[in-house]
Amino acid sequence: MPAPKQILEFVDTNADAFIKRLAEAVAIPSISGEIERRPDVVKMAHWLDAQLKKYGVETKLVPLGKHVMDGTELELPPAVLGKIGKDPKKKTVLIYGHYDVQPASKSDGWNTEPFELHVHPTNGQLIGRGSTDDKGPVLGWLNILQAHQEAQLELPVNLQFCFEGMEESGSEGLEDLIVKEAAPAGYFEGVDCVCISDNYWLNMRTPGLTYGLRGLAYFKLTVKGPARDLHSGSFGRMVHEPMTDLIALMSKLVDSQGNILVPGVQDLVSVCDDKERALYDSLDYSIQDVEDAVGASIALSSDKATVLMGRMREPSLSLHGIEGAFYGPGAKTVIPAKVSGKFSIRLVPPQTPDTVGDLVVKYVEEEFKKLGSKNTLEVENLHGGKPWVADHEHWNYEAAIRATEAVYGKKPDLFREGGSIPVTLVFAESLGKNVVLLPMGRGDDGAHSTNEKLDRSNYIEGTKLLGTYLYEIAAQA
Ligand SMILES: C[C@H](N)C(=O)N[C@@H](Cc1c[nH]cn1)C(=O)O
Ligand SMILES: [Zn+2]
Ligand SMILES: [Zn+2]
Repeated sequence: MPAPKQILEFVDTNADAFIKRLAEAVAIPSISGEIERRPDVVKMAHWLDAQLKKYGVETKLVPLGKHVMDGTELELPPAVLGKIGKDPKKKTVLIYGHYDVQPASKSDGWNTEPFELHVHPTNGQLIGRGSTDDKGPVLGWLNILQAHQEAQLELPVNLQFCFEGMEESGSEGLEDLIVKEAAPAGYFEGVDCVCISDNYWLNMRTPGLTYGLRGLAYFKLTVKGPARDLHSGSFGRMVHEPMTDLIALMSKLVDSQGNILVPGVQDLVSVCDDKERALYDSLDYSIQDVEDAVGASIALSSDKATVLMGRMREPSLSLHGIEGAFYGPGAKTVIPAKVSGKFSIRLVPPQTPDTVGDLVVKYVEEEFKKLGSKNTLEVENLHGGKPWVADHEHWNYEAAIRATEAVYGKKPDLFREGGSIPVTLVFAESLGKNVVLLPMGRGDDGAHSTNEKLDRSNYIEGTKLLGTYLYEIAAQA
């Protein structure tokens, strides 16, 4: 059952107003990973709460307690929960999304201000932090609520919402809330299935549906030695240098071909057989797609299936940065006193943050001993989440497939995502219900990167997709 014509027409005629709303949301720099931006994350929670209320959703802001970030104790941003519709004859769909974003500043290389939505004059791209991850998709749900309210149409299903403000920083505090509210008589009682729109198509032309996510284990290695930064002329070759030790350690984690060098990590993963390989071969993807998305000819292999497996069914280790190191312009001759290297490992079943964490800590400590340095090393496991794989033959997926066909006129690619949404598995396990990931944006959107964008057509057709999905759920026997 496709969405009614009035709803689809409302979406088309109100496209500019929906873009204006996205501009409002992007203008709130709700960066969960920066201490000084925490008030903006909370402001974003209130903005979202007010929008939901406007469209008839009963909401509540749930405090999630406190946490410590970079040595500072902070109040966690609240979860925004909501409900609309209580008809026992209708299915109940739980929608999850996040209202926090990754850090961004113009000096990182953005062409425009990251927190001012820029509508590209010729190609219609909506450029700004959070446009695709995840404010655009979250607003897609608001657009559908508004369309029903203004067309005076009842929603085809009962809806529940769970929006969080810490997804980009490990979803702290949310797991406990979900487990509590998924229990009998909890807030999520009656949920039949879950839908998350927080990832991207595989390429730039074929819509997709996602049935798997990688997990994550995030680490920080801190090496310290001298009591203060030193003059390299006065002390070079007289003392053990923290940066030298840290670079030595970080160079032992992964090689230039992407192989993880931490013993035991790869051994946990099953070997791919021919049948599974054929799945990756069948996806609408090419080496050109990955190279277009990253803007350079740097794919690790010329074999499409190998490259896709690297993202979907293999773990990967990425080095993210070094805190405390000299990085500014000029040629400062300093020996930094304390440096912290940050890296993470994307996990696949049956790996967990704990099993991989133990292997990493043991290996890094052993390698540090081998350096014979008198500096000290601290290894921290910052946050993590388990990988998730769903049954994609479930009626929830059938509804999402039919909705995609109705809106885009073609079958979606079914694939596993390389990114992580730590609470997906928590929803699946604690509710015992199927979860579908229904992406709005494209493979070249640049989530987490500079010039993040959402194409206008993906925002508008994606809004129709979310609405149509609800009607397809309602049409399930
Ligand atoms: C796929 C989703 N939109 C996303 O970007 N998830 C993040 C989650 C995360 C965990 N630590 C920091 N961010 C990701 O995959 O990096
Ligand atoms: Zn993200
Ligand atoms: Zn996201």
